[in-house]
Amino acid sequence: MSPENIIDVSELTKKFGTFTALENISFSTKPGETIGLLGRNGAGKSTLIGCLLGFLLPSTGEIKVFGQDIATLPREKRACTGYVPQTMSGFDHFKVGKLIDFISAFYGPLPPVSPQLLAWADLDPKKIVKTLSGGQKQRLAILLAMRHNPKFLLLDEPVASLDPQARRSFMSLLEEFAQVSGANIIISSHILSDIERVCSRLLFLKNGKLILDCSTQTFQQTTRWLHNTSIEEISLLPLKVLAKKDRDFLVFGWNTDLNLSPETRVSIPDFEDAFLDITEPEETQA
Ligand SMILES: Nc1ncnc2c1ncn2[C@@H]1O[C@H](COP(=O)(O)OP(=O)(O)OP(=O)(O)O)[C@@H](O)[C@H]1O
Repeated sequence: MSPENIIDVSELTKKFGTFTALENISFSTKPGETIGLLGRNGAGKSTLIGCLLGFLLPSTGEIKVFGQDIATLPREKRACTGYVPQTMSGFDHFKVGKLIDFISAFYGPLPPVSPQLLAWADLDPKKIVKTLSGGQKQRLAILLAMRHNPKFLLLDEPVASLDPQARRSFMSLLEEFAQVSGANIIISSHILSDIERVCSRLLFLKNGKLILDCSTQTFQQTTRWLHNTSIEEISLLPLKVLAKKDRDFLVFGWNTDLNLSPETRVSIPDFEDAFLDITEPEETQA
């Protein structure tokens, strides 16, 4: 563990009864990293986010946030975290402005809300929360999570009900927030183009396992389809097999110096197609 890490997850397993939702997960994050948490429905993304927030207790393993065990994190360190849930509920009867003031009060004295964030959220402070549209509620949840300039920001599918303009401007806002504040951001989303554009690092979850953890750039530069090859050839090379279809292998770790047989052809996968192939259930991969 490095003292400047934001989180350190070590051999985390989370079970619900006999069902294993997360299995033996380890990774650390640093300030300024914007991390895309990827996986199909049920892969374990929300469970992992719940564990990182301390809402869910690990069955085994350890989670440290700002260098301290999440279970005993003191109030002032918790206050450096922001969270955007998949759906916001429980504040139906508040006026928007009053709710912003109410939540802000938990953080002690704060500077005024960033004008950029307020302009993006574009919410009428006099409106009652339950009368907001789904997208407006999501903007409010984002504003509440970012209002205090958190050092660690977790977003669970934050753009699902935003219109394309709001989504695009939010992703730009997020990118700028990470660069300016140096916060560590973890964002789960099924909008892969957003993740590829904004995130510097990718975590792929499949059936509760962390199957790949790499920078977006490394993923783009070293993930390739090798066509017309065999597992015998691949196993002699320093490659990780991500998916397989007959004699075609999607591999991670490719570079131009690899000594491939002359029959082997290399092609570059599209990001979304690669995600689909990597997260395909094994039994459907030939
Ligand atoms: N409280 C719970 N009790 C039992 N099983 C649970 C519980 N919470 C989650 N699970 C199961 O754990 C698995 C992972 O769920 P999780 O919500 O983390 O997935 P996800 O990757 O966030 O999916 P999605 O993309 O659909 O939001 C699922 O099979 C889910 O049914």
